[in-house]
Order: sequence, then C-alpha cells, then structure tokens
Amino acid sequence: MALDRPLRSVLYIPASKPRALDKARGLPVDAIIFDLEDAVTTEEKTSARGILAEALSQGGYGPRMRIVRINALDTPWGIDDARAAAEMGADAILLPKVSSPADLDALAALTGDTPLWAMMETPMGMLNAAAIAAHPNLQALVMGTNDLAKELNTRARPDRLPLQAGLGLCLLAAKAHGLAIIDGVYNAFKDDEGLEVECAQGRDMGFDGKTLIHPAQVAVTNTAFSPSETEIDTARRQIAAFDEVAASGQGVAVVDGKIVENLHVDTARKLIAQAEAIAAMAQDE
Ligand SMILES: CC(C)(COP(=O)(O)OP(=O)(O)OC[C@H]1O[C@@H](n2cnc3c(N)ncnc32)[C@H](O)[C@@H]1OP(=O)(O)O)[C@@H](O)C(=O)NCCC(=O)NCCSC(=O)C[C@H](O)C(=O)O
Ligand SMILES: [Mg+2]
Repeated sequence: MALDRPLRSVLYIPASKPRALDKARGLPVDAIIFDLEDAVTTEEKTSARGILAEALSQGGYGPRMRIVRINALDTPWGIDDARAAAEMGADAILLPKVSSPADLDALAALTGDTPLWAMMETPMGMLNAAAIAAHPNLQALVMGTNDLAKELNTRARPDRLPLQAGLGLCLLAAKAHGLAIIDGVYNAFKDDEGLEVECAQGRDMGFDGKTLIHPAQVAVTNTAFSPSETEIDTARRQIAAFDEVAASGQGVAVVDGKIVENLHVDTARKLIAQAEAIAAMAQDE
C-alpha cells in the first residue's frame, strides 16, 4: 500500500489528554498518532478509548493524517482497542511491537480494510523486517527506538550507533516494499540542538520524517525533513539542464561540476513534487 504524502512530523498525543487532543487541531504537523499504548496509564486505558472516539468524531484535524496506536493484541486492551479503532474512521491503525507478519494478520482479521502501520521495536521485528514490510495491508513502518534500546540493553549515544543495524534493516525493508518509514522519537524535548542533529541523521539515512512527543519539536522537524531552497534550486537546474541535452540526443548533463543522468532527474522531480505537496498542505490548514 503506497502512501504518497508529506510525513515529516508525526506527533504522538496521549489519547487520555483532551487538552492535547484539542491543541493538535492547530499544530502544523503532517500526521498525528493518537496513542492508547505507552502514553496512557493502565487506569485510563478504557476511558482514553472513549475520549479519543469523541475527539475524532468532532473532527477538526484538517489535512493531518490521523493514526490510532492501539495496545498489543496480547494485552487486556488490545482486541477492544482494535475493534474500536476500526470504527473511529482513522486513516490508519498502528500496532506496537510487531515481531512477525502474523501479528498484522491477527490485527487485519479485526480491522478489515483499514490501512495498518507497524511499530518496529523488537529484536525479532528487526530480523523479520522484510517479511513484515511485505504485508498487503501495511502503509508505513515506525521506529520504536526507546523499546528497541531497552530490548538491546544499549547505552544512549548521539550517533545512535547501537541502533544502526536495526534502523538500516527497517529502512531497507520499507524501501523494498514501497512503504513510508518514520524515525523514532527524541526524548529530550527541550533540546532543539540535539533534535536537529538526530533529524539530520534520519533525513540523511532516508527516513520520511520523525515521530515527536511534544509540540516544541514540530518546527525543527518540519524544516529538517523539507527540501531546502538550495535543494529546490539545484533540482530545477538539473531538470532544465538534462531536458536541454536530451533534446539534442545526449544522456548526460553537467550541473555545478557534477553529472546529471536520468536517475538524478527522477530524484530531482521527486524533490520538487515533495516541495509542492508540502506547500499544498500548508494551504489546506
Ligand atoms: C512530555 C509531556 C508529558 C510534557 O507535557 P506537559 O508538561 O503538559 O508539557 P507542556 O506544559 O510543555 O505542554 C505545553 C502545551 O502543549 C500541549 N502538549 C504537550 N504535549 C503534547 C502532545 N504530545 N501533543 C499535543 N499537545 C501537547 C499541552 O497540553 C500544553 O497545552 P496548553 O495547556 O494548551 O498550552 C507531554 O508532551 C506528553 O505526554 N507527550 C507525549 C508522550 C507520549 O506520547 N509518549 C508515548 C510515545 S513515545 C513512544 O512510545 C515511542 C515508541 O513506542 C518507542 O518505543 O520509542
Ligand atoms: Mg515503544
């Protein structure tokens, strides 16, 4: 299931917090994950489901993609969450701790045609990433770097070296199957500089965007995952230069001292399309 839209900033909102659910209606995020899992206490699990259903029925989220993260199906809440989420009219349902395609089969049996997203956050999930990404109902992978770090007993490092194998496997799996892939959260939500570094790393690696935990992280992330003015200018000049040489029967142009072939033009056109989609989304808000 291909998903062709901006997903730079994907904000988690605890479904138990009406004030945050309301605030999100005015935030410039590309997508929202309404969370019934880790951000919601055991005592609030059931009431959060009702609060979320009410918020989604009221609407007001505009062009933002709406995803509901349920509890795992082997928890006391998972099956009821899945059934309720399928009735909420969300754009997708996100299943945590997916370790094999069978986890998604079990969810799809409860949710029908609703598109699915998968949290990638267990060692077995990393090893089965290719099989998981091949699931027909799946639209996107979301990295759960907190759970993955816990399972691997890693130390936190700014370069995320201990997580690189898992991040890389999931990226390859997503790209091989044409899925979107969103990077994990940056926990220090008041540290803009650290967030910038981690966003740049994720963007360089090929992630489509980053999951966020606080509104203060939105601006930095949107900027990091948007094409810059320089990139847009270079892409336009590459397309023009290639069209010019192609008209005279040649297959290679040179821009800024670097060759431009048809594959580079594909990348340039994709970048321009992304910039246009971001601009269109901003107008819809
Ligand atoms: C981290 C927080 C607990 C901080 O909350 P709070 O102290 O209320 O922050 P502020 O006072 O600075 O809030 C200012 C206003 O912003 C609103 N707000 C805060 N957070 C959000 C949000 N996520 N979405 C929308 N709005 C938000 C507050 O309501 C204030 O509004 P107002 O009063 O009108 O000014 C809190 O940010 C929070 O709970 N964040 C989400 C945490 C979360 O979702 N965790 C689970 C996901 S992370 C994860 O599980 C990843 C994965 O599974 C893994 O394994 O890695
Ligand atoms: Mg997690």
